[in-house]
Amino acid sequence: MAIPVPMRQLFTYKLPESIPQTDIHVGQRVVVPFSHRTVIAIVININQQLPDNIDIKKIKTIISANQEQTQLPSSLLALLSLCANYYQHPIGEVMQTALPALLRKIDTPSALPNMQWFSCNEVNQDDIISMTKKAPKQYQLYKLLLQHNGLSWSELRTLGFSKSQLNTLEQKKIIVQKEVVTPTYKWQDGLNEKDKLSLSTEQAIIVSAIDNSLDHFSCHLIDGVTGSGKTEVYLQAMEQTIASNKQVLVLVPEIGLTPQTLSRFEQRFNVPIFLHHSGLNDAERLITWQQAHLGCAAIVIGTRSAVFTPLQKLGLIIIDEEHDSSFKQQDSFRYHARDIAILRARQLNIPIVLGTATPSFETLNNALQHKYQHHKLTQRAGNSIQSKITLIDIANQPLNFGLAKPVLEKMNNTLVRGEQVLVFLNRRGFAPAINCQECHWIAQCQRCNKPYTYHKGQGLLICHHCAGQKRLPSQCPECGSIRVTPIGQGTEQIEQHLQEQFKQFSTIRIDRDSTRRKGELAKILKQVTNKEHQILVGTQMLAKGHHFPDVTLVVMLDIDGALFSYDFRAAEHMAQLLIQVAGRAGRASKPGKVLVQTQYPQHPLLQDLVHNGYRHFAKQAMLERQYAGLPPFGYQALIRAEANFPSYPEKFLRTIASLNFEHCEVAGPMPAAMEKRAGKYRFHLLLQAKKRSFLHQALAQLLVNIENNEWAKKVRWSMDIDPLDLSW
Ligand SMILES: Nc1ncnc2c1ncn2[C@@H]1O[C@H](COP(=O)(O)OP(=O)(O)OP(=O)(O)O)[C@@H](O)[C@H]1O
Ligand SMILES: [Zn+2]
Repeated sequence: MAIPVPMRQLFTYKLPESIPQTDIHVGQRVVVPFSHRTVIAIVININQQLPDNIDIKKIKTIISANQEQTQLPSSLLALLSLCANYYQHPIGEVMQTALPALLRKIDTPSALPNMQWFSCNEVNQDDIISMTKKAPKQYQLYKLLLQHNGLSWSELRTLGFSKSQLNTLEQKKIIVQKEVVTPTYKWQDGLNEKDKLSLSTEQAIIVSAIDNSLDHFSCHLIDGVTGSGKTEVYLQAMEQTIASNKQVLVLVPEIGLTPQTLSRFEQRFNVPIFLHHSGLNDAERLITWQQAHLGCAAIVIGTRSAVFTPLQKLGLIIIDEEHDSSFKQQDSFRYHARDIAILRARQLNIPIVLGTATPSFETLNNALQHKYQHHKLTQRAGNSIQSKITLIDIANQPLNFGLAKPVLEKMNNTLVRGEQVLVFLNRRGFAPAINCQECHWIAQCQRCNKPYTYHKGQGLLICHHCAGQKRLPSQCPECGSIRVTPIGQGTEQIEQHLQEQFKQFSTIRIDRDSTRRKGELAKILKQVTNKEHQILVGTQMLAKGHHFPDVTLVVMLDIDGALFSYDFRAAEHMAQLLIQVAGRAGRASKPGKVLVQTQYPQHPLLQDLVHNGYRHFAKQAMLERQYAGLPPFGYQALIRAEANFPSYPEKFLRTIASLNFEHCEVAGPMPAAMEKRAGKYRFHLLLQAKKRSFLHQALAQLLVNIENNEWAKKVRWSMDIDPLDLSW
């Protein structure tokens, strides 16, 4: 039995007489007593005989067994066991990750929650004409529903429609709501040939390579510049799989599922599409899980944890923006969804497609070694061309609220031409710190020893590390002065200044703060596409695969921090971000420009990226990694430990560091870059080996030691295999 507790073992239970043995299956959810609680466990093995080392008197009895169709299929169980092994994570917790929240609860709903579906009624011509004239948005919604056998509320919300639009159409009897489960019909009939684009030669070669590999495992990297039409390749590559009634799993970055992307899938495939992302509630996610499990969902589009969705007849996996770090879970079970997806494809003997303009070095290295099929898209699709990047030296010129004069001029010219401008700054809030101008006191979070970020809209100081909050003080608590002022700039401040500077245009901010409400991001993105706003200010949320045809100028502010980071991956991540953000400019027929403000225009990284492009930069940077034996040419595991006293984690890690690992280098213990967070002192120990097997041997040795390590009980420790972010 796998039980959701942090212990790396399985547990044995016996069946009560009330449950016949035929009612219990591998993969089933059962309720069992554990310690003083009752928990949901998953059956991993069924043994007729008790193992020798277990005393029958000590075995507890299963309380009840769930009979609804939520059994984990054996292939998924096998995958999860592999993951537990690879990430050295407690099996019970790994299994939990694969269950939707509602199935982790003891009292699961006896019946599945109902999904609201909407479809069209017969409508008379007058109603349609009046809609096209008076309510274009309602007409859009009507047209969309007309194309489909039924769309769910979660899909419509993700597409940026509102409940009130639906209600209005329902009242007018133009659409109806039903509660049917997924329609069953041949998916082949749902392929829409009409809207297919005719592919470029480069695109066509990739689609046929994928088509030719549908019956076996193969990993395809689509290494295509921004705007080269990767999505069109995914869509056409999916056709055969769907036509043969097999399922497709599409993984996208955290907020990468834009209304535009979804509507392209909707338009092309009139088949059941189910979603899994943070904008959905627990019931909606359970429905997706269930429909995928039953084989009723033709396409599942989801973020990281969707990689664990049970899919009865999975035929193809697609990972969009494969380099995106949101595929890596950064706490508890620290898995990488891309790596697990590859494992899953291999296990099921099906192809997997990774697409990006800026491949991660791990992926690029595999492609260069011919482990993956490396496909390139070197040109932008249609008649669009790559935008030119220009570095703006700001070391010796005055800035107007953070923007150089030539930048403001270019912005103005662009806006006057009726085009849109995107301003990127990767720092939300109004200002990253506030200080006293007289005594130089800085408002710091005591629990993290880091400055508070000032959020003007809320009138609060918020710690971005522990989420701690405080009112903005009216006076300096040290000297009583009232000259307490913000230092530095965040998106909120830039937004305010741009609103003042360009009064005749509308500015909108897109960051985690402005899009907190469900459906808000979809709404804003739709407004941008409809040109209701001309200036977009935002964080990296704006980098992820968006396609705004009228954005012709991209301005990037304050990117210099990453040029001097001690994290060896900082350059890679910075290059990816820069190219992705730059890639939002000039994606349609109008040419685009990218202006990057920097204090260090001569910096070799910037020079290389601007003049030679990402691929050249990556090859150079990978040579350096190879020379130093760093990933992807070496394998790492990071052991983190934290406690209320700094000596505890350090002593704990010291005992680990003193173990004699063979073929494995050990660095540390060292204080984490964020040495204190939420009141806890944090230390790191880094293990590195030339071969993965050496690293895993060392980890096994380490786990045995930890079992009897006194210090282990005094700290919170965790293990991160293939860590992506060493600063955390
Ligand atoms: N063969 C084609 N002919 C004409 N237009 C195309 C073709 N393929 C794609 N396009 C158009 O090019 C635009 C960009 O395509 P898409 O968004 O798929 O690019 P991408 O490679 O995913 O970009 P990014 O990496 O920046 O997300 C879209 O508007 C798409 O409709
Ligand atoms: Zn804090």
